Amino acid sequence: MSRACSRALEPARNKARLELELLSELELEPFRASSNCCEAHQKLLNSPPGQKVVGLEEQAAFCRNLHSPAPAGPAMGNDIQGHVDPAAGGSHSVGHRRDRSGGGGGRGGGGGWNNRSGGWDRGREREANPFQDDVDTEPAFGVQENTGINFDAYEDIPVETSGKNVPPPVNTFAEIDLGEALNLNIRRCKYVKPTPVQRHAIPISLTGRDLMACAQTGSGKTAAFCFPIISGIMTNSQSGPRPPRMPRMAFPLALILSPTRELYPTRKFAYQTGVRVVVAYGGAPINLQLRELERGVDILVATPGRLVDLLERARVSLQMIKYLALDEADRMLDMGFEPQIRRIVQQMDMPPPGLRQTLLFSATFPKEIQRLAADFLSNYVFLAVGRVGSSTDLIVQRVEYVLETDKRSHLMDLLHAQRSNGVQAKQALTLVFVETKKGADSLENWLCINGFPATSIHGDRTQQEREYALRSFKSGKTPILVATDVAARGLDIPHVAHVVNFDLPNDIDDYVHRIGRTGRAGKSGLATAFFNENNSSLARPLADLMQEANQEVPAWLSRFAARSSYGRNRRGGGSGGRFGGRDFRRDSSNRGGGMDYYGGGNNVNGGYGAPGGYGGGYGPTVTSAWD
Ligand SMILES: Nc1ncnc2c1ncn2[C@@H]1O[C@H](COP(=O)(O)OP(=O)(O)OP(=O)(O)O)[C@@H](O)[C@H]1O
Repeated sequence: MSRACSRALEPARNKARLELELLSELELEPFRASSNCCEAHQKLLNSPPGQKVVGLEEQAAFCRNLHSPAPAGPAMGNDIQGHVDPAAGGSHSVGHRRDRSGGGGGRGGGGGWNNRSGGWDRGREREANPFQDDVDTEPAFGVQENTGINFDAYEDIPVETSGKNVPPPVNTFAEIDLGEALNLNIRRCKYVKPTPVQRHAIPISLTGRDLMACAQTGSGKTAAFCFPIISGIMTNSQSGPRPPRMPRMAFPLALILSPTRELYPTRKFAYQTGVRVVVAYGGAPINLQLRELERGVDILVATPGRLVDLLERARVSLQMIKYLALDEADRMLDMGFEPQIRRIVQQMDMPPPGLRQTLLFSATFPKEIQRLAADFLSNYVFLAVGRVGSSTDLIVQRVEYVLETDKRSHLMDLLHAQRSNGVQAKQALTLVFVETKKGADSLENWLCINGFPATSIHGDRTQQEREYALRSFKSGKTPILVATDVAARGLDIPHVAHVVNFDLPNDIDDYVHRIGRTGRAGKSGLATAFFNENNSSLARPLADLMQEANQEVPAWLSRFAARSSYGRNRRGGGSGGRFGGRDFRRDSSNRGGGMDYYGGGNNVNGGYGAPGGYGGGYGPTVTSAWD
């Protein structure tokens, strides 16, 4: 075999090596020993440079599909092969107390709060430690340090609230009584100080107020709605009516709806608080989730499609719901999800606004969606929080004019440059967004063949394949992840240094969420977009967005922007637009109800002066990529 041929095989060997390493990391040794197809990996790896290895790669790929998935995700606590997944938290520890001290007996004695039928045997189950699985964190109870958030910038963060009698923000977690067990988890997470959205949202939520909150990507919104819910359940667990006795029906107290399946942190936050979290999402076996539910549930975290399925099977009742949170709320209420959400929230047995607390969070909140969302809220506070570091300049945004036909070679140039600059070090990860699933597969293969270990994630991948890909990416084994929009929201992967929009999305809000996969928690990041004539409709909102974020707008993009009509991607308000949005109730056209409807605004830090922001022109939009 020629040297060139042998060189050509190198990517395949590299891939096999990576897969083997990952398999062993995931402790799938027993499978490997007994599986012929896994031997393909080994043979491929061991094959001498001149030897023909045709077929082995395919076999190895087959093996990967068969055995790869790490039992890492939620609801996989005790998987069908009997693996116990430390991250899954499918079980609960013995003898929790639901009070604020964190230990001792549970509500309703031996059974779970919502499981009077006795399926949840706390005496036999141990709560898995979700902190063990953290690739990126030090062992629990280590010396506290922040995770890179620029605390000095906190004072400058522009914050705006509106609504009646808005509770004041706090500066520290110590100022809020969240309960000992939850405080311990906050320390385990190494959160030293609340982020700006947490400073404002947590005290508002703790007073029981409904909240519509808009804060930038990576700014800590998940904890902002999870902490008050967990704390509320810990505090009030003994009071209130008991759920009816209905065998096999779960009665959660809190429902967190999210469009993405990456829903891990809630379990971490609830660890050893006695609050039981069950995660249910499409793409994973429903039977496991049903079993989990039968053991009892306080907080149900679900994707809408899977929840509708559970409701239709009469395995979940929403009649005890005290807290409803919508993560990525704008996405949840857009045309793809809205009917499902309305069905869940308005047409089942969930208590109406006023009798439950509703918390809506997103990084983008177009006015049309705010208007829809108002149906779900009662006397709510609107909160808009700017980016940690006072502007989006934590993410350096670059737009390059690249013809369709040149995209691959351009990407290759970028990656080579990154590599020679040392950016492709173990933990500097690159996320490449493409438009189609086929495009994702093909780019992944092309990158691998060209010596850049890559993996991919898109809507045709099973949940297990997605988890495998994410683990491989997160661990740095394949430091390039090619993804469709399924990875645009909610994914919290530290060390994503570079987001490349190989194909730009059609909607500017999707762009915002995509680039928000870097520059998280106060870290800096780089976002590069490949722009050409096909993206003309995005020129104007993109140029506006970059300007808002103090980014350099190339002259050619400004020219495109000037040419393009102000269409559906327009960010309303013209000048002075900003991240974080603006309460639609403050627009004069919405003041029909006078000051009863609009409770007045409060520009906390004076950072927002001009009108504008997200708003006008939220176009027809995407359906769920997940369910
Ligand atoms: N108080 C805090 N101190 C330090 N790190 C924090 C704090 N709160 C959250 N983080 C970390 O910041 C990162 C981003 O948080 P999170 O995923 O909640 O952001 P988000 O606002 O929901 O982003 P997105 O809109 O993209 O989903 C996470 O890694 C989280 O652990």
